[in-house]
Amino acid sequence: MGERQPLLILGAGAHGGVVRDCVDDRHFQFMGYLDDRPSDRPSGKGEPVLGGLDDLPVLLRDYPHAAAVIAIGDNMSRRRVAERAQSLAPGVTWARIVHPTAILSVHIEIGPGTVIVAGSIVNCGSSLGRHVLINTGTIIDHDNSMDDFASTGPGVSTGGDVQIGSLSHIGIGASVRHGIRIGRNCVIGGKAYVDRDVGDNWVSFGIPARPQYQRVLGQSYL
Ligand SMILES: CC(=O)SCCNC(=O)CCNC(=O)[C@H](O)C(C)(C)COP(=O)(O)OP(=O)(O)OC[C@H]1O[C@@H](n2cnc3c(N)ncnc32)[C@H](O)[C@@H]1OP(=O)(O)O
Repeated sequence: MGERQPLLILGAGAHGGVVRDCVDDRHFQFMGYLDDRPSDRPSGKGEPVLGGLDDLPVLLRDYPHAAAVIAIGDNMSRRRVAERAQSLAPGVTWARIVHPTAILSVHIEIGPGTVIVAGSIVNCGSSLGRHVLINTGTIIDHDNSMDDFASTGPGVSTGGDVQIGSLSHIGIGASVRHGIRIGRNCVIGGKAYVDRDVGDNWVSFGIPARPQYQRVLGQSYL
């Protein structure tokens, strides 16, 4: 076994515990969480919260080979933390975290900071941007692209050649027909079936999914 890379998880809430479960301890040496809010911590894990985000530069100075990953489900919040971390520690290395049960084609691209949770499948020719979140049991079929900070809820499935814009969330259990384009900053509601393209900033749901209202950047959806 090669040397394990020290790893910090930014975000110690419930999703922090999920991301911790995805970490393959053969490749990473989990150091602990960073979180600015002491109450927002995973229960019963017995693993340390080392401090807040402001402590990142000192930790990276002491452990120069360490990588970090952000465990925040909300897309815009994840982007804000990424930007803050980047300004505090410009050289930060973002880890790609893939649960050992995920099935990934070798012909895909995964951006830094992206997390793929247990039981997910990503098929050939697909490309996941930076800090994308693929939640439990998602199927991303062939030749998809998901831009930076996009996410899926559990149990999402997409057909081939689907494009999902940055910061967009595909809600729990939704399906997206092959060939569909979903714009930036969209939310597809739980259980929707998307059979038409969706423009930027739309919340869309139903079977078939139809645009319901426009959302502003950062509007909550979880
Ligand atoms: C591990 C994890 O937990 S990851 C997170 C998983 N969770 C998700 O993915 C959830 C994503 N969010 C959703 O699906 C939300 O329902 C949204 C964002 C689409 C809509 O949220 P809101 O705008 O707050 O809608 P709100 O809950 O007020 O509902 C408004 C109406 O739309 C209906 N509605 C909301 N979502 C849906 C949906 N997905 N399908 C059908 N109808 C819906 C509601 O029933 C309600 O109808 P009513 O007025 O007749 O009572």
